[in-house]
Amino acid sequence: MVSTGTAAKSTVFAAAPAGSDLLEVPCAQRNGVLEMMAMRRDPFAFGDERLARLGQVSGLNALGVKMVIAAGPRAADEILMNRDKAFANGPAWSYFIGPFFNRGIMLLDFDEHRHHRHILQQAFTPSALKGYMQEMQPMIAERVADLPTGNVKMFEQFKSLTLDVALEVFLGLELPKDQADKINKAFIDTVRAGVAYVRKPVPGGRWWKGLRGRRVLEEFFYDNIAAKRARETPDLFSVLCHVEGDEGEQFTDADVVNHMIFVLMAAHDTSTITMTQMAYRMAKSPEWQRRAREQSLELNPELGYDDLGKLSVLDLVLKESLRMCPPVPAQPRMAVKDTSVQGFFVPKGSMVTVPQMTNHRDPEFFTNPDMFDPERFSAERKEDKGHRMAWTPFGGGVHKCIGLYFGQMEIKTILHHLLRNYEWSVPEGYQIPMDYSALPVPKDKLPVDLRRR
Ligand code: HEM
Repeated sequence: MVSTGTAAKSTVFAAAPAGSDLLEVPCAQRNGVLEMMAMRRDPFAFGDERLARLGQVSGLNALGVKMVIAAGPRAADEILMNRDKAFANGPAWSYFIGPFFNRGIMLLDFDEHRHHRHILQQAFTPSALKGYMQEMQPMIAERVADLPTGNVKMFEQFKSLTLDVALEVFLGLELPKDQADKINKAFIDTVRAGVAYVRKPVPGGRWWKGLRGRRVLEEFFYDNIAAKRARETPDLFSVLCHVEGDEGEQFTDADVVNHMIFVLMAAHDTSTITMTQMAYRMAKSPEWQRRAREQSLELNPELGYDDLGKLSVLDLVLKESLRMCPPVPAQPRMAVKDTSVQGFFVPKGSMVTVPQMTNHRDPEFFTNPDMFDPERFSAERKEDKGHRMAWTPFGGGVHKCIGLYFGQMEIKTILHHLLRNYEWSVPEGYQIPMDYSALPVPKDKLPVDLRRR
């Protein structure tokens, strides 16, 4: 077997089949649980240290999981494009979020995934997006105009705003505050449960709260489904109740509930995290805030669907923020047969991870990767185009984010209103303290000084 030059500092993940010329994945000698904790504490340092010590493809064994971390866009291409169907989403994502996001589209695979995605796609066509934009525009304008000023925790504001947008645009329901709060809490609990260390329903623990949250959400959607089936309205919930496949087949009630719970989750935190990062970066770099505001002021307060393309400065800031802090920091897959990645043997049953956070800082594609430099996405530099998997905040392959246009539309609309009406700043030298234990969120909720213009 060919071994890697790092053998002295590592063990081997799995022996490659006799007679094959596949490499063996080097594995850290340190206890896998400690490795996993280090990864959550500081994924940047963890990724750098692994790359330096073990190379681009390395393994770890922790909590009964055998995981291969395959860095670099070439490995991402092999895994996400999945040409020989060696990698599955369901068994990998289920490990983290299975009981809470059961049968969400991202957890389906192969033919079944294709079938559901084909139907779901109809809820994200340009004409559907235009409809959602019309629905959300007035409420975003109103909500942004009502923001408090002074010391404001932007993460909290964005989170509650995106939840309200989601409830209106996806559910078409105006919920009383106590019910909206209940749904919000149920979401937070379901999302947080996925990264619980204790993966058993111990009362009061994260896992237990996640299961309770899922029950609250299911009950809520089942209670409303009959009314949605009875009448067509322009929201996602209604669209899912009425869309048909090529043979006229419809989603069952259970499909609708599972997809709604998943899509709401997928839309909510990802957009909140992105806006928080954009607000942070524009507070630290007032010149970018000024340039983005200038473009927003040239447009009408009410942003039209066709105006989105005119916010080119905001677009650069969005792309760079997604590069520096991808809201979904890694994409796990399960090897469903013996396979290989970049010439390394990967046995059936291994979890294989594409670490976007590490890939987005690859100096082969991004100059000074730790520097906030939105111009790297300009037409002249196009650093993201060096490889089709160099910049993948929305993933790649058949599971690529179905809401990427919706998400960008919502984010740009909210920031357009924010830029037109406010200025904001953070104290000199402020660095956002991040918690990477689940999705990357600021521990301090990003307090800024928000002033009306
Ligand atoms: C900036 C915001 C967003 C980011 C960064 C993001 C990121 C991602 C990523 C990385 C994946 C792929 C995961 C994988 O392959 O394992 C994904 C999938 C998905 N996203 Fe997003 N997302 C965002 C917003 C949204 C929004 C707004 C929606 C819904 C309106 C949405 C719905 C979905 C769905 C349904 C999937 C699963 C698709 C499939 O498996 O076929 N996302 N997202």
